Amino acid sequence: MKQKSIEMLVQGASSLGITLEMFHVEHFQKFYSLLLEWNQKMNLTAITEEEEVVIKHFLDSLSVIKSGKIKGGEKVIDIGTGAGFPGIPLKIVFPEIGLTLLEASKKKVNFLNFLSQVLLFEGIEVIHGRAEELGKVERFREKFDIATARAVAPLNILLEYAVPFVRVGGHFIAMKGRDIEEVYQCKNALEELKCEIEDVIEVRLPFSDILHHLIVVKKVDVLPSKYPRREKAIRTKPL
Ligand SMILES: C[S@@+](CC[C@H](N)C(=O)[O-])C[C@H]1O[C@@H](n2cnc3c(N)ncnc32)[C@H](O)[C@@H]1O
Repeated sequence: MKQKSIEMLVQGASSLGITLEMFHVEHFQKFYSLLLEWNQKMNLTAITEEEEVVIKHFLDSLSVIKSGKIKGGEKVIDIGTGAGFPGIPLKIVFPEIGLTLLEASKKKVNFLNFLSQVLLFEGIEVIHGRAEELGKVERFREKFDIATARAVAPLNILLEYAVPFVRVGGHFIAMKGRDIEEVYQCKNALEELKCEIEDVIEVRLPFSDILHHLIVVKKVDVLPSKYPRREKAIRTKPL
């Protein structure tokens, strides 16, 4: 990566309250070069220009820290992680989190496995599967402190995918764009899924005028076993 992009990464992270050391930067550089390399043979990301990747993938992923819920040591699941967003940037900065990357596409899972080996991560597992199925499996059900998701489904559906993974008292952090109308359309889902919106945090991406929101959802009670009910994922466009 060029010096300017590295400076943007370091300064942008600093504006989010994160101090990046040289080894963090090297991890991001390796991530970027593998992303580009694998993107030539499969569709991992439409964003490839260096500074854009820094802002829209790396810094956007790191903005999850604004939720105040990730401090290190938590068990985190990133649902529909794609090429590893927001999970991998968070793992680079907080190596002590236990990270599960859940992804429905086998090709992307292959990339994530390779990436994890190259970056020599410990405490990471890559799972190939669908959230609506794995949320019912004992090994995953209500076992995580935090679930994250970016650009996977509308919030009412996403709640049904994510909340089964979260322990009572834990949080689901949904990364959403400028428009958060969907927050007002998920009252029933919140009630049925035994959770409540604890916070809605506006994030302005560094070096841009892009506004995003973190929807911080707290799980307040054990979920009835019928959830998740859906059997098919509904995809949305990337942010
Ligand atoms: C638009 S991409 C976003 C990827 C990544 N989170 C990001 O922001 O760059 C959505 C990803 O979610 C995955 N996905 C969609 N529905 C899913 C489900 N029900 N369970 C697991 N993965 C799912 C897709 O395969 C795809 O890789």
